[in-house]
Formats: sequence, C-alpha cells, structure tokens
Amino acid sequence: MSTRIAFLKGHGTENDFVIVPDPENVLDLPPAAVAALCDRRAGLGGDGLLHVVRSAAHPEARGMAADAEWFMDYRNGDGSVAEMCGNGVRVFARYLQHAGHATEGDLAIATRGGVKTVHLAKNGDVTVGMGRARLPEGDVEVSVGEHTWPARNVNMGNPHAVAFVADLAHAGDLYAPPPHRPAGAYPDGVNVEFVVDRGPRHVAMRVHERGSGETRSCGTGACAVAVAAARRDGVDPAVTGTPVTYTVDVPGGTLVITERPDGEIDMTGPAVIVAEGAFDSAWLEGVLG
Ligand SMILES: N[C@@H](CCC[C@H](N)C(=O)O)C(=O)O
Repeated sequence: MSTRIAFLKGHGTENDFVIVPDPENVLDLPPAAVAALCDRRAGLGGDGLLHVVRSAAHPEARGMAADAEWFMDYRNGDGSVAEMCGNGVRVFARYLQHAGHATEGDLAIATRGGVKTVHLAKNGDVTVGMGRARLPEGDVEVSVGEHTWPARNVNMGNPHAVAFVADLAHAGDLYAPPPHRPAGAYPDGVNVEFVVDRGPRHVAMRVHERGSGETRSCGTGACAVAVAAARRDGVDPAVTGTPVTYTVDVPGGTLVITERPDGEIDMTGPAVIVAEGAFDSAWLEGVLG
C-alpha cells in the first residue's frame, strides 16, 4: 500500500537539502533512496538530505539523547553518510523552529560529530558552535586541469583540503570531474575548497563536496577556509588571546566565521525553509526497483 511521506526543502546560503521528518525513525532510507530523492531531475533535488529523528529513536544518537532531543541524520546527495554538515545543522534548526519543536534562542542538536549548540536569532540568522578545527600534518596538492595547488588539511569533524588559488574560475565548471588528489591521502574522500582573497580577513571560496559535487556553499568548508586563511595570515587566537573573524563569500551568499582563543568556532548565516509537500512511497519503491 502506498503512503504519502512528508518532506520540506530548505537551504543555507543555497546549500540545499531535502528534509524528511521521521521522529520515530520508521522510514527505510538506504543510500539509493537518498540519491533518488536528491536527484535534481528525477527526484526532489538537493545537495543532501536531512533525516530528522528523535535522538532516542536512532542507534547512532541514543547516547546523546539526554543532551539533545533531535538527531540530524545527514546524508550527502549520493546517499553517503558524512560526519557533519554545517549548513545542514543550521537548516535543521530552522526546520525545528518551523515545526514548533524549537523557539528563538539556543538549542542543542545531536550530529555524528557530537552535540552542537545552535542559536536562532531574531534577525533570521542562525549561528552554530562548530567545535574546534584539527589541522593534521601532511599537506597535499589538488589539481584541476592544468592547475595544481598545495592544499592545507583541515578537519572540521569531516575532512577538507583548502587551496589558495589565483582565480576561482580555475576550479573548473560545475560538471567537471572532482578535483584530483593523491591516492591514499584521503581514504574516505575529501571536500576541496578553492579560495581567493577579497580584502583583510575576507575571502571567497568555491567547493567540490565529497558525495555531492560542486555546491553553492559548505559550512564546514567555510570554517576550514577561515582557519586555513588565519594560519596563513599568521593569526592564531590561541596565541593572541583574541577572537578572529573572517567573512567567507560563497557562490550562494556569505558566512561569518569566528574562532575564539579556546579554538571553538562559531559560524553565522541565513537558513530558510522554502517549501513543504509529500511524495508517494510507491514512487520511491518504483525507483528502487
Ligand atoms: N555541505 C556541508 C558538508 C556536507 C558533508 C560533506 N559533503 C562531506 O562529505 O564531508 C556543510 O555545510 O558543511
């Protein structure tokens, strides 16, 4: 028997998501189902999917249920699982507010990267405490076409390679194959950011996301870029004792990233719900065969 399954669409700086509320975790969402839902031509379309589940109802989140009622079960557009999604968690918070599960102010959300504190501001901005960046040794190179750049490893719970480039156009076009990287450097894949300077503590980036291709924004990527830019600029809040803020322009808007002396990083930007509807379970079963 076919049933109607509710969904919403939302985005944060045009990093867009299919949102599937499933409080008791009863839906079966294998990778092929997520990829079908995120398909921009044959499905609903999204860079990724936010499966909204009560922490107590999800085996990966039960241990966080005392601290956060809701778990962001994030999936990339190809159906793969990622540790964290910075824009996703901001849109997830906006969904909880939209659905009446949260109000303006602070709320805790469980993610595979741990419990994140999100602040829903009056002006529509959403800030998330992203935790600390790790800067593993062993920098790599990324290449697109005839261009090759050194890149900095930054881990925001998920892996990023940040390359400072002369021209964002050198990152190729939307349909180009993903940037090349040396075999073995990232056994689980990597998100690659291309960055140019725009002014003092102001950069612009493009990103090729693991599991989604080029997207118009990446929150964890913007944090990785801000930290890589600060270190390149000789700025480390742990040393100066003063927070540092970078403005990061992405193709879909602007994110503001602040790193504090204790290493904790806050990211602020808009998060919007644009539509809600329902799809037929028979359609999805038909696609999955
Ligand atoms: N768009 C996200 C990052 C999503 C996960 C990423 N593609 C990965 O596989 O690590 C963000 O806003 O952080």
